Amino acid sequence: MDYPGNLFVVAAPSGAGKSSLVKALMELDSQVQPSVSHTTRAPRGQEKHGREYFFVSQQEFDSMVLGGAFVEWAHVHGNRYGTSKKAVEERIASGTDVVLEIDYQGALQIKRIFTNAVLVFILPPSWEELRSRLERRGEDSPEVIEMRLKNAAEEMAQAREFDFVIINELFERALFDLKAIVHAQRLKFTAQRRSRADTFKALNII
Ligand SMILES: Nc1nc2c(ncn2[C@@H]2O[C@H](COP(=O)(O)OP(=O)(O)O)[C@@H](O)[C@H]2O)c(=O)[nH]1
Ligand SMILES: Nc1ncnc2c1ncn2[C@@H]1O[C@H](COP(=O)(O)OP(=O)(O)O)[C@@H](O)[C@H]1O
Repeated sequence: MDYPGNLFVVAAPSGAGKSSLVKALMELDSQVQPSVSHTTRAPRGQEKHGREYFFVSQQEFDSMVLGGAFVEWAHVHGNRYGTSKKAVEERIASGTDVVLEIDYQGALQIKRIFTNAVLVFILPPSWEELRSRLERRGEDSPEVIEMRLKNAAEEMAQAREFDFVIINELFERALFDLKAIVHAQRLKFTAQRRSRADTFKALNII
């Protein structure tokens, strides 16, 4: 189905920089809104319920799954994460662009449902840099960091399934690339047709 709003999906191994890039994109672009996922993971230091995630219990997550509240959900690094239908459908149907920051399993589920979704995979420049970003972030225990690095190989092997790949070496360069993808999608004939419909009509092309 073709919605007036665009759907962008950004995935990456833990520590590659997807949250930082999406946050920076959002600060520059008021037309795109993030979707806040539900997770059974515990909050990190500065994280707030309803801002980074809705932090829910296993039982709450189970009842959302049973109630069909998720458009996609997956097990990632020992926890469950899901995107609620509410967070996506109403907004893209009303013409807002939405960005999902989810793992590759969720991204591939989304592409099957929203065939026009644009899938972007963020890669780190090297394994050494990925490890050092996770360590510098200082939010996860050494065991959690090891598990995330171990999972990163399998996650990165999925990059070829995505529409675009950005290597996040220099932050500003990677942000420029992400902005370019968003901009190009908006210029597609089908996407955001509403905002340009008057011109198309005046030119007699729709
Ligand atoms: N499938 C799915 N994955 C999600 C969702 N929300 C977050 N994730 C992914 O779960 C993984 C772990 O996220 P998080 O614990 O915040 O750690 P981070 O990757 O280091 O930021 C990341 O790959 C996220 O993109 C969601 O709603 N669905
Ligand atoms: N291009 C970059 N160069 C150096 N450090 C970066 C870059 N991009 C992100 N970082 C840092 O790396 C760490 C992990 O980034 P984050 O956005 O939390 O990753 P993710 O959301 O993919 O787990 C953070 O401390 C962030 O400030």
